[in-house]
Amino acid sequence: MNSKTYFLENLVSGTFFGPSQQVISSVVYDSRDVEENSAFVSIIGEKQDGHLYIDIAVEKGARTIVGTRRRELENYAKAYPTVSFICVEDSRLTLAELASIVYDYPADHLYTIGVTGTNGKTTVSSFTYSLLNSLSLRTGCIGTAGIWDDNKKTTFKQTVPTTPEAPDIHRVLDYFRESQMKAAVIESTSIAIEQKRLAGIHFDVAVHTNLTPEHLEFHGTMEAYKEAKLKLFDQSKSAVVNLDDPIMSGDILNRCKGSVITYGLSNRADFRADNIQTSIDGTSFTLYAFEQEFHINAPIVGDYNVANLLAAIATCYQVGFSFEDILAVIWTIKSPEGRFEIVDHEAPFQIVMDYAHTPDALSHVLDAVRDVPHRKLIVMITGIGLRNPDKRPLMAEVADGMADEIIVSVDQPGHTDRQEVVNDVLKGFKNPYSSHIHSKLHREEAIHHAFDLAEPGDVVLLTGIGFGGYQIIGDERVPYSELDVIHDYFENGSLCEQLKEPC
Ligand SMILES: CC(=O)N[C@H]1[C@@H](OP(=O)(O)OP(=O)(O)OC[C@H]2O[C@@H](n3ccc(=O)[nH]c3=O)[C@H](O)[C@@H]2O)O[C@H](CO)[C@@H](O)[C@@H]1O[C@H](C)C(=O)N[C@@H](C)C(=O)N[C@H](CCC(=O)O)C(=O)O
Ligand SMILES: Nc1ncnc2c1ncn2[C@@H]1O[C@H](COP(=O)(O)OP(=O)(O)OP(=O)(O)O)[C@@H](O)[C@H]1O
Repeated sequence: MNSKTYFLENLVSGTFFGPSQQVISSVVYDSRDVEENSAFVSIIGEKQDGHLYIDIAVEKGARTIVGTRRRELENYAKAYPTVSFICVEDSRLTLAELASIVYDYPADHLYTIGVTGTNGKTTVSSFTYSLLNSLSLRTGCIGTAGIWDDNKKTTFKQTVPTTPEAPDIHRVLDYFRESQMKAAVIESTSIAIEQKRLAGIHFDVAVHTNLTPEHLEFHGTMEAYKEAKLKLFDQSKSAVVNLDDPIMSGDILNRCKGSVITYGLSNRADFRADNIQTSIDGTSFTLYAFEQEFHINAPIVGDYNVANLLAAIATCYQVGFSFEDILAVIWTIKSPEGRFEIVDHEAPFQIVMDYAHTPDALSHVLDAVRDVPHRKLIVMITGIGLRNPDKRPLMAEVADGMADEIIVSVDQPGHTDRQEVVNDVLKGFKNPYSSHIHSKLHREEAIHHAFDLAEPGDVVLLTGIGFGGYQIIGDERVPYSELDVIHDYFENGSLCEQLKEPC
């Protein structure tokens, strides 16, 4: 981004104090990122109030300050007469508007695809990203699996788990545009939509996967959660909608003004899958698309991934590609790391890793893994320490009776006591004291315990947040690698052997 002088009143609406024009070099929401001539937007967060960092921002060189506390901003303007202060109604909205302007509207130069839904966003984004690139439309991707340009994961820092804050999104989109890319797939979470991180982006296609309870600690009710996701469709020219989702599909169909393609197993869907035959090596199915019939073989496992693939195919069709062209590149789709990932290891049993961390996701992956031929099925499930404790017992309810051995553990403990998390999960089992239910407070121990229980011919399914590169412990992001834990077992033996403790 180049520094430019702006007449502030032309940029955003609000009440202005101090000089009417300023040079702006970047737009930031964190005082620690301020550089000479940054515009600093003060946000009142969960823990802190950004207005408290205005002095620091000015000392570090910010010359434009945005906030919502009028009296404070007016007083600051008197103290810093060369700095401009803008009082706005909604700091987050202004953050997005400013970022888009200062980066010179990069989204308008790209074909933009927003993917939302409780489960499957990363997978649908990844499938769409691989298909579009294989179709020679140079495409980038932003989401939980990282920030990818058309051929590699970039080094852009991910400060938020899935959908970055607005300035970070526009910085990436600017890079995509500068690198001559033509499209961007953006995972669009309900929290991001509610926090207006995506405000001002007029999507070409908005894609919906499904809606089940999640993030209720943030949204309060399912209705509010759904409403947040629906807003994505208000800012999109066209839509791809899962007709099998009873909660949200009808609302999208009523609300979306542009072209809508429906998909799913339902007879009424424009893109429908039937005769699904799934195995550990891949899946075949019949695709019915607008009265035409195609036979598909794809490197995916599970019916839910067929739905994800239909969403990606329909999205490419909305972008303008023909069936023939799309279907010719189906074999190139890539699943994101840790989504039904089969570990390539010389273990006498099969190891599958899966990111299921919601009850609905867990239920789908359990259905899929049970179709894999096995002697015993051993499953690790987790409760998440951060946020919504209500979800913890639901993970056990879903897993109950679905596996021969179940190991309960903890993901992202944050400040929550690990034993409390495990106890909450255990409450969801009909009989938590059953001998086939085990608990381990640390993910590493749980994985090793699952392997200790496994014998030749068994399948071990490791679910939860094993990917992303870190676990949040206290306030720290502690580096974590699922594959390292697995390799450690086979190289050095079980943790209890290593620590010389009873298993
Ligand atoms: C719950 C939530 O929305 N958290 C976001 C929020 O943090 P917060 O409210 O705790 O911020 P805060 O610490 O109170 O600080 C308030 C403001 O003061 C600023 N500050 C703070 C300290 C300082 O020294 N200087 C300074 O300027 C902060 O940058 C912030 O702008 O504002 C921060 C930036 O302004 C975000 O980075 C942060 O996202 C955190 C990282 C997060 O984990 N968010 C999760 C809940 C999230 O957004 N998840 C969704 C969904 C995931 C999924 O479904 O897959 C996602 O899109 O990733
Ligand atoms: N269409 C789907 N319906 C239900 N469950 C799904 C679906 N797709 C994937 N899952 C399950 O959800 C898990 C997470 O998938 P994915 O990462 O694609 O979802 P997500 O919505 O992006 O979640 P996150 O943002 O947390 O990564 C998968 O590992 C799988 O267990």
